[in-house]
Amino acid sequence: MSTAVAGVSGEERDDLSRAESRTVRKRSQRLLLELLRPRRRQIALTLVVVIIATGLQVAGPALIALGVDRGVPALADGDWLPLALAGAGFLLTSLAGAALIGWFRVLQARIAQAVLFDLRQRVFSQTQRLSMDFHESYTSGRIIARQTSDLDSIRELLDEGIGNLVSGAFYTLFTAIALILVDAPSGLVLACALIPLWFLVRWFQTRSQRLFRQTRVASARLIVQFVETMTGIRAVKAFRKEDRNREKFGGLVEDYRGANAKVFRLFGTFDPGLVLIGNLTVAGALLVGGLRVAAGQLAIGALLAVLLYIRRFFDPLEELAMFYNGYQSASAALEKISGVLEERPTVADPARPVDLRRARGAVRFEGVEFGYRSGGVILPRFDLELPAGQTVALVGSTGAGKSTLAKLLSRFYDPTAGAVRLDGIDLRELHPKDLRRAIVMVTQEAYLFSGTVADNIALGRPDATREDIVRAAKAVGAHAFIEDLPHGYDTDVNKRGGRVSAGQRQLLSFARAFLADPTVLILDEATASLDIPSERAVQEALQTLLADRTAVIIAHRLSTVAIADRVLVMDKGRIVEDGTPEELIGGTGRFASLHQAWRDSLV
Ligand SMILES: Nc1ncnc2c1ncn2[C@@H]1O[C@H](COP(=O)(O)OP(=O)(O)OP(=O)(O)O)[C@@H](O)[C@H]1O
Repeated sequence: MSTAVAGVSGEERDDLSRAESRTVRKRSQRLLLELLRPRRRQIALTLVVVIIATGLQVAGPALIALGVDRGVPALADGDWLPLALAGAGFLLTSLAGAALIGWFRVLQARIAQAVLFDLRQRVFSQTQRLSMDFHESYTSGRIIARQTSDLDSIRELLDEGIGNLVSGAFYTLFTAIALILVDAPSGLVLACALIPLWFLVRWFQTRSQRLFRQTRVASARLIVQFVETMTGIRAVKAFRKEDRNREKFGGLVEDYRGANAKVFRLFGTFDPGLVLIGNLTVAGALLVGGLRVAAGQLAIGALLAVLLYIRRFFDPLEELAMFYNGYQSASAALEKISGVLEERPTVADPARPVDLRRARGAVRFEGVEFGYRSGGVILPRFDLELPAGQTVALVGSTGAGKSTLAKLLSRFYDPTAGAVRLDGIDLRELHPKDLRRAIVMVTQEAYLFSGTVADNIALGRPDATREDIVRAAKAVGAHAFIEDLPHGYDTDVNKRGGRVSAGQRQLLSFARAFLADPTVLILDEATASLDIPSERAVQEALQTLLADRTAVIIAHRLSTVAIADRVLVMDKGRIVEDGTPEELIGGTGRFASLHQAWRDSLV
């Protein structure tokens, strides 16, 4: 298999080689088959229904011919039965055909819904399952496009396109057969019409392929630009980027409009072209048929049926052409989705996890080396031992690798070499549940999910009772401000009045961590300067939070460093100093000067 297009790597490229395109196509076909296979019985039933329904619909003109050619002369002789039979037959086949087409639509929609449901779920759980490195390179705009516009174009195809294609294809096929059965020479007239028709459709396909691609690309750009502007709205506002963004977005909207206008112009030629060929064919059939009726070679009713069949032959063609559009965008969407589904989490769950009953919290980095996927060693090989229960402050200049070390410990990433061990067990051998229970990382963002304050605190332990939640909040000193919120613990954090300040947000995330009660706590301390009372509250909360567990704090505040048992100073991915705060302050190393600078800044 060509690895250059494995997963999402070929997604942004438009220069795929033939072999690569084939690989991508095969992959999406496999996915489609996988989705359809469990529903093959339903699909078979649906096909039977549409075949019978189409057969019944196509019988109409033949019954009219019968009525005209047999029924009318018989009626002239006083026998009304043949005409009545033909009339009743026409009525019945029309009714039954319509009813079956209705049923077909229901069956088809059911399959479409089931397939979409399945696909939606798969995309969601897959994107959630993929590791941090995937999410750090695959933007949220792209993820959203997969889950919205891509699934939408597949939905359109499944909801309407496929049904129209199947019924339309049977319809034209059966109509052509019926025409030949009624009068073979008229079939030749239709055959002649197929030549210009072929050229028209070819022309449409080549042009539309390019134009539809342009509209898809333009609409995808719109979504990505929109999502990126909205997710970065704070930066947009802070840097007054609104005007530039509006111009950029306006340009993209203009591209999209332009691409759509071209598509409409294309249809503006294609549609009348189809009608013209259809009408010319009817005229030709009328001329040829009329001559043959005059020569006594063709019955008048049969001529009527021929004209009806030829007219009807052209009816579904526009829909078939439309299907081509839907098919193009749905298959492009499916190719991208299948790429996302093909990605494997780089941080994989163990096949046979090692049982971790009650962790003590001894951490060891053993010959660990790490670099991100984008290349370059960020943390050169190192060993580090953190005894159970120790509070370690991690300090160092920006970009020194503090967060990277924390991410390795919480297993957002796996080391490129060596192992990170908890109580001697390689993190890669732990069941994700055990790992998440034992090691919790509190990030700077202190993200709050929509829901109540209580829900947000209970995140790490969903089975916690209200008492547990309140106890945790009290322990970290968050209880008082929560009580002051409009609905206390039941305040919705996204509603008016439920908005909390940065410091309060941090206290909530401390309460969350306290309740989760991990053996190892990693804390990326917020850099935002808090006011003095909040700082003191956070400091007290920290003391409670850190008691009786191993803790690694990426420390930005001097006060935090002071409560640590040990300080690690990092520089360019290396641990350059290691000791108690007192030792390091007393020394002459980097920490001592850092400490002095801090002190000076406080005065
Ligand atoms: N997802 C990533 N992909 C590639 N490189 C990364 C990624 N995240 C961080 N880096 C690089 O790794 C190095 C260490 O970054 P890290 O975030 O660990 O530093 P830090 O010490 O936590 O800095 P800060 O105090 O600014 O948060 C930096 O050079 C950074 O550019």
